[in-house]
Amino acid sequence: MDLNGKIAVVTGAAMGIGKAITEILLQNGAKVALLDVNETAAESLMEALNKQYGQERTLFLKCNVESEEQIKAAFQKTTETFGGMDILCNNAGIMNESAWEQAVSINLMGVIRGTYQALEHMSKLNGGRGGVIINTASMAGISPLLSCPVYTATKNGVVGFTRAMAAASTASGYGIRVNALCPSFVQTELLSTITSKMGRFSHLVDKTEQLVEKLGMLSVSEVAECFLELVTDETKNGEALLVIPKVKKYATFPSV
Ligand SMILES: NC(=O)c1ccc[n+]([C@@H]2O[C@H](COP(=O)([O-])OP(=O)(O)OC[C@H]3O[C@@H](n4cnc5c(N)ncnc54)[C@H](O)[C@@H]3O)[C@@H](O)[C@H]2O)c1
Ligand SMILES: CCCCC/C=C\C=C\[C@H](O)C/C=C\C/C=C\CCCC(=O)O
Repeated sequence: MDLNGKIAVVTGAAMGIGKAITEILLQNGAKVALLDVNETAAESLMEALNKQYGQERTLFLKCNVESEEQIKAAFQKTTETFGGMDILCNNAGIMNESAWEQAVSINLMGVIRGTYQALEHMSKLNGGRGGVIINTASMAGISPLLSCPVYTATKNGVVGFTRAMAAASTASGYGIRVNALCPSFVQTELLSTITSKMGRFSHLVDKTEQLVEKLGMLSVSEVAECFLELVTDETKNGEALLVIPKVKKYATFPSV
């Protein structure tokens, strides 16, 4: 898929991995609608992006992925402004084992809300052009992270939803590929103040830090490069791409 002139939506775009994904899309010629709850971070990012890429290539829309109404309105505005939707990255996510119901609502339900609303604009059955949806899962969607059982559950849910949606899309003729991005630890705000966010599992912080030492830390740009591969390689559908420092590997699952 050639990204030049394509229209993309990225949730959780103001910081971290979403910001790097937004930048790589812009570098490759796409227009991007940035959706986020953090207006302050988004506004300073928009100022920088507008200087570099021009005002007509980006759009910030305040949107909480916990709200179906806000997602619906943001996708509608994107379509009206840019003339359609070709790429969605469901990226917004949190790690907070204390606020675990909110983590399920953002990390898993937010991906489902985003995907279902995107079908209205992207599916060839609804007059859309087709395209690709990339869901930011995590390595925890494939291997359990002991200090974060709910985070692990949400990311396993994202991987399962991605694989089933890809099969449903193919069988239904939506014309949309659906893939999951599964990075190991990435240097972002999500990894800050982790002890308090681990809640009842805060005693496992040392073991988690040992895992970080064992696996190493990715940069957001390494993750964005792998996102680009999942978007542009038209042979990839229903894939979960595991990204660890110096390792990039498509996950395999048992078939019965
Ligand atoms: N950092 C890591 O180690 C790591 C590893 C693998 C996967 N991930 C996943 O990558 C994604 C991005 O994480 P990150 O590390 O860049 O985090 P981050 O905290 O740096 O950025 C997350 C962004 O999402 C936004 N956001 C949070 N809740 C939102 C909501 N309800 N609606 C809309 N926007 C919301 C935040 O405002 C922020 O801009 C998440 O899904 C996360 O689970 C992170
Ligand atoms: C010191 C900071 C650690 C904070 C951890 C909190 C959230 C991390 C979220 C990432 O998405 C997790 C990414 C990768 C780890 C997942 C699984 C580890 C499995 C390790 C193994 O099998 O050996």
